[in-house]
Amino acid sequence: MIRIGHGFDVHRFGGCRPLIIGGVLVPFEKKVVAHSDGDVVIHSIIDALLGASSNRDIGTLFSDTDSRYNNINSRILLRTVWNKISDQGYSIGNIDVTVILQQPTIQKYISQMIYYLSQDLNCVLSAINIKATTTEDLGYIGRSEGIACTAIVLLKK
Ligand SMILES: Nc1ccn([C@@H]2O[C@H](COP(=O)(O)O)[C@@H](O)[C@H]2O)c(=O)n1
Ligand SMILES: C[C@@]1(CO)OP(=O)(O)OP(=O)(O)OC[C@H]1O
Repeated sequence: MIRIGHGFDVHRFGGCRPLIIGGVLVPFEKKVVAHSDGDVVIHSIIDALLGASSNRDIGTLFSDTDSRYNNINSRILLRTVWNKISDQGYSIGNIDVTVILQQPTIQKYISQMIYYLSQDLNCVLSAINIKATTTEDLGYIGRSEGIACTAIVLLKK
């Protein structure tokens, strides 16, 4: 059996969290508003995994009013979710991620992100693809008011 899932996440700039994308600290003058560390790549992947396995969503599992998750490293949330889903008999087919961000350019950090995610999801590097796009200066991303991300996951059982 194969199952597909989709995830989408947005975080505003203007808060106090450093910019962390796919577990990697990306130097940038703007900070992120979030309860956790605000990692849109990991939050999108978590929602895609939960969607593919019919396990609701990230906010249901990890409430943004729960102090246990204040400034938490999202890789911990990802590993928790993956434990649950792999216990249900699933393995990763592939994951495709698009980071939507006007600036900074993140190409040089992507290999490290893929490495971290493959470790957390116990899958081969080639099962994960991460890419980035701007919105050509249009809209809230173009004005650099925040960062967005989409993820699609294929699970196998
Ligand atoms: N934050 C970003 C945005 C884009 N890139 C890379 O630039 C390429 C061109 O982006 P366009 O939005 O102009 O199509 C894109 O394919 C990425 O390789 C990036 O690294 N970081
Ligand atoms: C991760 C959680 C929990 O700390 O908080 P945030 O960092 O605000 O992230 P978001 O993607 O808005 O929603 C999920 C939350 O419940």
